[in-house]
Parts: sequence; C-alpha cells; structure tokens
Amino acid sequence: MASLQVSGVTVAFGGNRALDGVGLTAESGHVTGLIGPNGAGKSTLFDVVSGLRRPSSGRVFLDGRDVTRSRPAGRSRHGLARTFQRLELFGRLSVRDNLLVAAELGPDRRRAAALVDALLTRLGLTAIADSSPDSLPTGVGRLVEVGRALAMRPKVLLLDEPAAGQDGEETERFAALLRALADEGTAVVLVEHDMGLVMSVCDQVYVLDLGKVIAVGPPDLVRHDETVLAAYLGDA
Ligand SMILES: Nc1ncnc2c1ncn2[C@@H]1O[C@H](COP(=O)(O)OP(=O)(O)OP(=O)(O)O)[C@@H](O)[C@H]1O
Repeated sequence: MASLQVSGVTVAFGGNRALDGVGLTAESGHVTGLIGPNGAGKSTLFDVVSGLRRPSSGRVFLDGRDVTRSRPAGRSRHGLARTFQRLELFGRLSVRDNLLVAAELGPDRRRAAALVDALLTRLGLTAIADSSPDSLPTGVGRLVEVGRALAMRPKVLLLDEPAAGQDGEETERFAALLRALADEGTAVVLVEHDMGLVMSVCDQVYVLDLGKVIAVGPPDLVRHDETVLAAYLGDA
C-alpha cells in the first residue's frame, strides 16, 4: 500500500487553477521527486497534503486512510511531516529545542532527548545545537528544519527545496541522508530545483506544469521527455 496517495486534487485561486486534477503516489522506501517550473503548483500540493489548504476536489490518503478532511495535527499523528520553502523555525528557541518540541509531539516522546541528540549527530548539527536558528546561514537552517521534521519520526516526509543554499559537498551529504532515510522505510517526497540532486537521488519523478502532471517516471526517462523539456524552456 502506498504511504501517500493523492488523487484528483484541484485548487483554484480565483480563476487560476494552481492544481488541476493532480494525482501522486509516494511509496515507503522510495524518494519521489516533484519538480516543475516556478508557479507549477508544487508548494500548493504540499499545502494540500499537509492540510494547510483544502482542495475544491480530490482526496489525500496516508497509509490507505482518507485524511482529506483531517487537520494538520491529525495528519502528523498519522506519520506526516514537512519542511517549508521559507524557513518556519522558532527563532527564540535553540536548534536543539526546535527539534525537541517536535520530538515531544512524536510517537516516542519519552525518548525525545536521546532521539534529538542522535539526530543532531546524524545531521552534523551538534556544534550549533545551542545556537539560535536565526543566526545560521540559510542552508544550515534548512537542515535544522529537516531535523525538526525527522524528530517526529515521520513515515511520510515532504521536503520543500531543502538543498537551497547548500554547497556541492553539503548537497552530496544531503543526498546520502535522503537515500538512507528511504532505506529505513520513509516515503520521502522532494521538491527541489537542484536537478543534479533530483536526478541522482529519486526513484520516481513527477513533473508539474501549470497545475497538471505532465510526466511521471524514473529520472532518466523524465529528463529526456520532450514535454518536460518544453515546459522548462518556456520558463527560461
Ligand atoms: N495564496 C495564494 N493566492 C493566490 N495565488 C496563489 C497563492 N499561492 C499560490 N498561488 C498561485 O498558484 C500557482 C502555484 O503556486 P505554487 O507556489 O504552488 O508553485 P510552485 O511550483 O511551488 O512554485 P515555486 O517553484 O516558484 O515555489 C501560482 O500561479 C501562484 O501564483
């Protein structure tokens, strides 16, 4: 059974259909890419999946359960966590406490402190655990957001441009982390403009353009798809 299934999702802002009958499936153990030119509808789809925006039609299932009408908190109890394109960290809390708040909402709250320490180590954030996220470069801040999402021990992890602001070496380490998370059974959904990262790490890639899925498949197929190339050239 798919960890995340979205079917027929439509969202309109006035006359503009940001999403138009979108379907997407993300499996446990896979990294699923979601790409498309600016304004294609990627963040809006994440908002629908995480319960921040109600679609005018369509359904969202987590582990086979219909959560279309559930609130965001209910969806996180069913194993969903996400990061945001614009950082949404608590600036007054330390990096460690940002993760701790999330871990205490997760399924293993009695082991929250140990879980957070392990995550800080895994993400290479131990040295800055006591810093305020506001003092960090954006790339590191994004990693803290990933850590906060992971502290909830998600089954489905939505990442919105997590590698923006990372240099080449950081992106390589991040790719290895995503593969490891998938190997541990997480369904990872990745919105990312870094095509090198998407193509190297994803099992399956969905391409959105103007609110519609215009291609789905393994990276090698999608990158040579003429409709996809045309959509990106139109964006240039
Ligand atoms: N709150 C809103 N009100 C009105 N229109 C919106 C709103 N949010 C998004 N849109 C529009 O919906 C469409 C999809 O936007 P969305 O942010 O989901 O695209 P995206 O693929 O995430 O883009 P980017 O890669 O630039 O982040 C765009 O046309 C955008 O202008």
